[in-house]
Amino acid sequence: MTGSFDADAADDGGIASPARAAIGDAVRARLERNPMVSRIDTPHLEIFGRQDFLSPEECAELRRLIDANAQPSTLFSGSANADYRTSHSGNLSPRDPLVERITERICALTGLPAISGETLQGQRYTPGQEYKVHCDYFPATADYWQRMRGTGGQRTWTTMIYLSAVEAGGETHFPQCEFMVPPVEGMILIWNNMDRDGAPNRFSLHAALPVERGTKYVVTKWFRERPWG
Ligand SMILES: O=C(O)CCC(=O)C(=O)O
Ligand SMILES: [Fe+2]
Repeated sequence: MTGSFDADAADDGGIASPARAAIGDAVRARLERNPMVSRIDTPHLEIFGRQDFLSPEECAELRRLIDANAQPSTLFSGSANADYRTSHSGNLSPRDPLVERITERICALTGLPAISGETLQGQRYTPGQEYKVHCDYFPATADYWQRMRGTGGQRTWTTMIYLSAVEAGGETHFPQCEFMVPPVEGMILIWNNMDRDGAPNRFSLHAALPVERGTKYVVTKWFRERPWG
């Protein structure tokens, strides 16, 4: 650190932040109190799972909504990317009663406020489709960071629900942590993209491995450190 105070650096998405650390503490404590939730045993990432978060009927209804809304996926940077994220995705209307109910349940499970959650996004992967390694947090060096800073700041927790089992492939792979999660219908996966100090955690790097057989459906909801929008 140099002597001069830099307001930009102080509010930088790329460094430790007591506010983001406090969000991590609160969610971790809540999930650890819940007997239905298990923590995946890995030293450098806070990641939890809960089976049967959605019923088979709810998963089927969400798959139907995704099929009705699916467009080729884009990347956050806005680039049309031919091979990086090859799935189809679509935002699900927050006014849909099922989407509303699921959002409430995600917020009740994690304790995260609904106003900080981005729109629930559905994704569908058919054989060969994937989402290559990426981090869900925003790089503070990206040109779009200043815009994100003004619309809720950094992405803290990711919540993702598998809506189908996949016959082969389609695991969510965390290469820095050397483990992967196979899709299980109805299971929610919850991880902290920040470390204990509220700085981006590079161990949260992950990929959706290519589906080999079957169709994979997921919904993802990313939470910001402040109200989104
Ligand atoms: O589909 C997956 O397994 C991962 C999806 C993902 O990484 C994302 O939507 O940010
Ligand atoms: Fe992701």
